[in-house]
Amino acid sequence: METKATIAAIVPAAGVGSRMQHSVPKQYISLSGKTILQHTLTKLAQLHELVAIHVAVSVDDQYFADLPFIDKRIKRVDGGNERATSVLNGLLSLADNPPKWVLVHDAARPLVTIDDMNALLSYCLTHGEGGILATQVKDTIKRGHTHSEQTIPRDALWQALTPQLFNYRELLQSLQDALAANAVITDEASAMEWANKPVKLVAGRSDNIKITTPEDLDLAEFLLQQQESESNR
Ligand SMILES: Nc1ccn([C@@H]2O[C@H](COP(=O)(O)OP(=O)(O)OP(=O)(O)O)[C@@H](O)[C@H]2O)c(=O)n1
Ligand SMILES: C[C@](O)(CO)[C@H](O)COP(=O)(O)O
Repeated sequence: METKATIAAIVPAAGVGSRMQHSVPKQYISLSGKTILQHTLTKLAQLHELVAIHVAVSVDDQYFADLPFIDKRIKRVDGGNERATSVLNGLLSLADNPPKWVLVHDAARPLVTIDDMNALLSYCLTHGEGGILATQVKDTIKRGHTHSEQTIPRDALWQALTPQLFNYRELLQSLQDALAANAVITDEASAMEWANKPVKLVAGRSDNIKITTPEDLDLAEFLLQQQESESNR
């Protein structure tokens, strides 16, 4: 009988949240009684397929240890100076017992839904191809710095979200090679694209926002409360 493919998760959570302009790194801001990181990990922990959830935090992180995690899959690993190096460190932390697939999800995206994550898992594991949650651009897109210089056709434009799900060995190799070549890597998909590997775009909810600036907090808290009341129905 074919053994089930193992899947592990990496959560980049080592950022400083400079755009949030807050006294603590944004992943530790509390919304509806839990930190953003706790909300995110609670969502991931509902994926029973995950064999490990490694959270990449800053080497001088003072907050992670204080958080009560009961899920034994959650482990702290050292992050890096950039998101990509945090993810690379996370990948390397799985090397002793490498999974077949690795799912990477931003700590700063607590609003992701289980349905969207399952849609990504279903596509990738069925087709044997890596992919990302993404949402099609809805607004008119302009190029320019102080004045609009050009309107960009948006029919083929997507906003990349997370989770992003790839074959573990392929992502590790692609990310190592891309970083060694000084490629600009802001998500796992860009490393796979650099390595000419396929990246399926799986449509996801546009309210799976990355909490980045202060005005995101009220929206995120409202949406988290909505999700909580729906799950309690
Ligand atoms: N060196 C870094 C930088 C970012 N991240 C993580 O990557 C995710 C997305 O990054 P971003 O939204 O840019 O977070 P910050 O880098 O903290 O934000 P800023 O750019 O405003 O400082 C976040 O969960 C963040 O914690 C990380 O693990 N390691
Ligand atoms: C990975 C990501 O969430 C995809 O949209 C995004 O790139 C992370 O934010 P950053 O500011 O680029 O680190």
